[in-house]
Amino acid sequence: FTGNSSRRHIINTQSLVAALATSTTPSQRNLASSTSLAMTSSFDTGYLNAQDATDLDVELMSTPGFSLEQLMELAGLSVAEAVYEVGTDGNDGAKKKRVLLVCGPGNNGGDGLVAARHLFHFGFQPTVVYPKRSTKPHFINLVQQLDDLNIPILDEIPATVATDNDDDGENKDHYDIIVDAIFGFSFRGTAPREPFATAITQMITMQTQQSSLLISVDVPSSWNVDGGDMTEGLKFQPDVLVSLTAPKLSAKKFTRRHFVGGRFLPPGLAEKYGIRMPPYPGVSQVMELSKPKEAPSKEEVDDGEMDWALQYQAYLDEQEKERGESDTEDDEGEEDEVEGEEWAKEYAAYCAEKEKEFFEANKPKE
Ligand SMILES: NC(=O)C1=CN([C@@H]2O[C@H](COP(=O)(O)OP(=O)(O)OC[C@H]3O[C@@H](n4cnc5c(N)ncnc54)[C@H](OP(=O)(O)O)[C@@H]3O)[C@@H](O)[C@H]2O)[C@@H](O)CC1
Ligand SMILES: [K+]
Repeated sequence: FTGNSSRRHIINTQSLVAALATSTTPSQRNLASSTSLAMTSSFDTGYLNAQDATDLDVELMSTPGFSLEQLMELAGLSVAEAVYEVGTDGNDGAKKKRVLLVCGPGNNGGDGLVAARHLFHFGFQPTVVYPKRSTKPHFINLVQQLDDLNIPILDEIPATVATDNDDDGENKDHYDIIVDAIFGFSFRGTAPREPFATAITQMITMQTQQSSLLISVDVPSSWNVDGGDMTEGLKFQPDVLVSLTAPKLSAKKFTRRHFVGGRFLPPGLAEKYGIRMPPYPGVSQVMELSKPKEAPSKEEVDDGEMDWALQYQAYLDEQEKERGESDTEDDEGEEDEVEGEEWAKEYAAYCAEKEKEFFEANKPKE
């Protein structure tokens, strides 16, 4: 694979999408429209308002159907995967990070409890803040599971965490990542009641003064579920949002890194509620909906039969923009080669094979 031959692997995106758009199956047509959106670096899942999110939740858990335990486990796993993704950038060595998970009184809090357990198993150091513990059996079990892993469970965010650094410039209670699992789609009113109002203020302090990465589960806590950020006074602006099942209306006002997770929605229900499951990559429970100015990760491009081609095209476009039209020659043996270029070569070989398979499978019928 040389720089010049890379041109051969560039797929004509427009014609691919056009071919898919006229495909006979709805899933292929959906893929066409989703992939063309992916090229503009975002995937349109559609949005749920608070009422629809509640109705969908009820419908998923109608009998016979899913149990809350099942859905919460998958939701919490999605959150943990997103934390891994943004907390390590895929670099396993960086995952010993301290994560503070602030859990509210409802199921959003339950997602946080589940995420804490998965994060422990991923190698992170989680601490949970759970001020208003649910007495429901499943929540008692979730707490017990955390106890069994010796994960600290606190009643409040310690004052020392949200204060300025020590004299030596270090804050020993510093958390690299904060997970906001306080309120989800059932938040009501215009302001959070205590003790959560204080917790949210402390989280803002940690984010703005100590550079902790703030990740919200499903809805940024204190935001109006349908309206977005109405919290002029609080100014709660997470760095990352992990929407579950589909983004709530408020997510339209969210402009930072946005993931969707909760890979369990049956197509029939998705259609009924006018939302679309994103093309989750590989076996992942989450997908990033928008990632400005970054090439797709290897996992993302590994997805599906056609998504790879379109995403690889996006990657190449990005590369071309950055380095100009002339691709560099194959510099085999040069030690200091940029990691991304190595990946591109490796991936181009993979793409060549997939490209062949794709055109074989999509040969005109006549
Ligand atoms: N289908 C899915 O995708 C799945 C979704 N899942 C998750 O469930 C989440 C929805 O969970 P949920 O319905 O239990 O409610 P949630 O948002 O956690 O909060 C309710 C609590 O907050 C309280 N509260 C409300 N307003 C308040 C205020 N102003 N100030 C203070 N407190 C206030 C309210 O108290 P109350 O007003 O009733 O006294 C109640 O205790 C959803 O977002 C997702 O994360 C998964 O687990 C499963 C699959
Ligand atoms: K939240």
